[in-house]
Amino acid sequence: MASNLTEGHQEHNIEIAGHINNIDDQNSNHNSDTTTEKEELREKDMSPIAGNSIHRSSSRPQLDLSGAAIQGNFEEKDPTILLPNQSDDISHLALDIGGSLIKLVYFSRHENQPVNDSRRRIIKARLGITNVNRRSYPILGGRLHFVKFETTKINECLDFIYSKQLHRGGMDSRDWQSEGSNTENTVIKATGGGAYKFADLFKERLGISIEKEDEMNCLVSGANFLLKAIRHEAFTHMEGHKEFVQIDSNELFPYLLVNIGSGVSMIKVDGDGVFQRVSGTNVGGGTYWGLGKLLTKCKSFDELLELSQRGDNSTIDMLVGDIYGGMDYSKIGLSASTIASSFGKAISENKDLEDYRPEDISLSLLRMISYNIGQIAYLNALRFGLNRIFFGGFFIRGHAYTMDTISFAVQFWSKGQAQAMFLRHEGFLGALGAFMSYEKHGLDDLMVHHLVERFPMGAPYIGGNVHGPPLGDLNEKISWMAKFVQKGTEITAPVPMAPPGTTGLGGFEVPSSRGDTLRPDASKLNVGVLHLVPSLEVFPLLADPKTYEPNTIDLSDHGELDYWFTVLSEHMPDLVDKAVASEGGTDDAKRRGDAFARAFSAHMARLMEEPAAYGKLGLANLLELREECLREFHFLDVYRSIKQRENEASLAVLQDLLMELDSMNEETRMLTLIEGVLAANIFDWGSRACVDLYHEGTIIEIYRMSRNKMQRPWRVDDFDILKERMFGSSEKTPRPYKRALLFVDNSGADIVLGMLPLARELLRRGTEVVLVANSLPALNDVTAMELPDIVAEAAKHCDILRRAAEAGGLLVDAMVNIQDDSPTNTSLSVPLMVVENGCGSPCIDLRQVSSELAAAAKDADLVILEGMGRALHTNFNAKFKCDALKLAMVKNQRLAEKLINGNIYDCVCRFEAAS
Ligand SMILES: CC(C)(COP(=O)(O)O)[C@@H](O)C(=O)NCCC(=O)O
Ligand SMILES: [Mn+2]
Repeated sequence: MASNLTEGHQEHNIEIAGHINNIDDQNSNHNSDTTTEKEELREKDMSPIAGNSIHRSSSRPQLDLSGAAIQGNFEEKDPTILLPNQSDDISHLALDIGGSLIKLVYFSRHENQPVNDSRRRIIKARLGITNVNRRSYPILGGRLHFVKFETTKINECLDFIYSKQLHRGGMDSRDWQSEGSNTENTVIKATGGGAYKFADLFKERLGISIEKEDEMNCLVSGANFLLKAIRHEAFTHMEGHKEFVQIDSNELFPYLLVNIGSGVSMIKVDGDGVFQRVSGTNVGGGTYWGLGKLLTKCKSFDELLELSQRGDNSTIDMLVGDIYGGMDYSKIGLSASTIASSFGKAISENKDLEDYRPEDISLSLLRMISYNIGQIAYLNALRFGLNRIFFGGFFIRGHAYTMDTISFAVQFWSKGQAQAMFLRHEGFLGALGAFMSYEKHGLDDLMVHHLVERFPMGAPYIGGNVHGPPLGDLNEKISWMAKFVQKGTEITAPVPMAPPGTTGLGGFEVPSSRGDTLRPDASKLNVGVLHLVPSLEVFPLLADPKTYEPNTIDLSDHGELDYWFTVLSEHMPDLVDKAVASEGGTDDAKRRGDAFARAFSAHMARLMEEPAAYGKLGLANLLELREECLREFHFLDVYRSIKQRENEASLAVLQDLLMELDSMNEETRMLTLIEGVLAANIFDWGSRACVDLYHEGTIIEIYRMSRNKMQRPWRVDDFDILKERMFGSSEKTPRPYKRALLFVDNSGADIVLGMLPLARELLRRGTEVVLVANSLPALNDVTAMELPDIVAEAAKHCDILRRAAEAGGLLVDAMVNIQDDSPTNTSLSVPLMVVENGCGSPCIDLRQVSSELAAAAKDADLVILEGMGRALHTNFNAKFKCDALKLAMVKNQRLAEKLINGNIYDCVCRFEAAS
């Protein structure tokens, strides 16, 4: 690491650095045991890579291992294996071709190349992580995309398939990359009537065969997959209020699936592949659209739906009040506003069709059909003793009013015993089911924690109108964003849907959300792109993963939402400046910066309108969305130079700090270390208040100021409990922790002067230390990739760190720079390791962590979470199977008030014994 510091090297005399009394042996040794380690690795990796080609049936997408060869270094634990005969994409396209819409689900492989990262290799060997789990999946990671087209525009669908070459990556095409290659043997799974009707067209235009899959089968397997694998899939919708329902996959069956397409099917589902179509009705989406078209002259389903938004059905429907002179018929529980007879008023009035407003007709129709479906569904649930009814199909289209009406019917007739639930991927059940019918791509084994949903701009749409930028191409995406701003049009966020407007009394009043809040295209999807990451796991030390909720701040509270949206909006100009500067300030970077700002603002506007649009919304999701948005526009590490500068400045004063610490007795040292962590957590480029502070002093000045403010008691102060656990009491001699997981936060002083000295103390006390850092950059958080270099640099000043880092295999690469080569017995030291957490956000969701972290957690008996993101915004209320220490400085006034009844810059030191 360079030593030409900007600020730190002039500032060595930090307050706590007094006399020089370095207890660390400065003589280092990097003669580590790497030879044995490599031998071990080689031995473990001797498992044969299946030699010859394996049979591929037309419906069995499998890896073609013929000609497989190890690429690169044979000594690596997980060398890249080249599969010359494997087409890049495995199973990847399925269709549901319905009467009105074509739904398409396709899979794309991750384009990311495996990173040749020695830290990863070493940690895997050390923690005994094999790739057995991952290799059992033909799909090693990729993305599921959801796209729809109007059936009348089937040619656009075919063009789309062609433009993305989806027809060539099919099951039997081995050489799809070569232009004009043969697609004759390619078989694509499809369901819905159109699979029969358009089979010839697919053959003619794309040269591919359609393999028809049973529609009911597909609906059921699609629904089962969604309900088991997607966390925020099912929700209730009552009086405009949407609430996600956590479905325990072990208690999923039986349920009633009501699929509302052109017609309606009602299916009793008892298990995977175990179902019965118990009922249906011919009065469905097609009826609404068909009658609506005749009666209103509307040109599209969405237009008709939009009309209903401004309608008043009481002009056309006969209400109970019309019959009872404005009164309720309370004896049988009917309010005056209840519909007695849909369209009933038209009989008694001497009016023609033209005399009725199309808006009112549309609403009346919508209510008639939705209510009828809800009622029949309930009667069938009653017939089979089912409490849960899931409604799917594209008729619903996330339309608040439709859902409210259905919910009301179910609620009303069941007297609250049965519950209507809706699905975010409502329209894709069949297509997903067809996709699942490709045996065996491992998808059906995926669990909730293997799937991460992302919402890139424009991703879910292509067909019909242009709703968003074309998928994938950054340049076109940027132009699209610019175009919308020029037109002064509101950008449609990627997964918009109808507004959350309440429908008033049980869905039987006039919709309160009027047309101006409904976007021009109401057929919005509520889905993003599903990333399949089979290596993600649930953090094993969570006391109760089922009840764990990462977010402390729930943004379904509108007051909170408003506040955090304002905060994040205020951050935007500075963030964009930094992002552009991080990419050299070029014109291209400026364009990308603008596009990022627009995209993130569009997401925020979308979420402001419908907070639950992307699933349950917490602050952590919003902060992650911002990072994802930056990555979408190729800003990979905005704070890179700031992080480097602060690391260098902090490393320059580390030695003084360590000497000062070493001069203290154990108990004072522990207190000073915790103070140090809290004080150094002030270096947070995500906090508005802190960034303002940085204009007022150098890193070291701020650090000093922060340290000076560390008077106890802190706002949350469990230090005495921690001290007792560490040092014991007169009755109890403590046993040192075996392994501590330190979830580290920011670069610079935070890691170097805060967490590393704490880690060193634990190591000194015989505890193995695992530093858990982000997999991807987020704000100024330190990443797992960056940490080994920082540790190596720190190890130059400290023998404890050096020996531990060597024992943990951390210095293998970095040791090259270390001058001192006197022998050290690494076996005497407990190891210091670095693992990645699987996240790229300032917060951490412990339901989805890296396999490295999960493996490291197995022997851990202490978890330390540091920083606002990891310990306050998320996990503040998390309970662990082992002891936990949550350390953070609160750098936001509102959060301080809300969470700890305190003030900005107050500190939290929360110790919780294993639960
Ligand atoms: C983004 C953060 C969670 C990062 O905090 P950290 O985890 O680094 O302590 C935090 O800076 C934050 O909540 N910022 C937004 C609020 C504000 O600007 O006050
Ligand atoms: Mn941080």
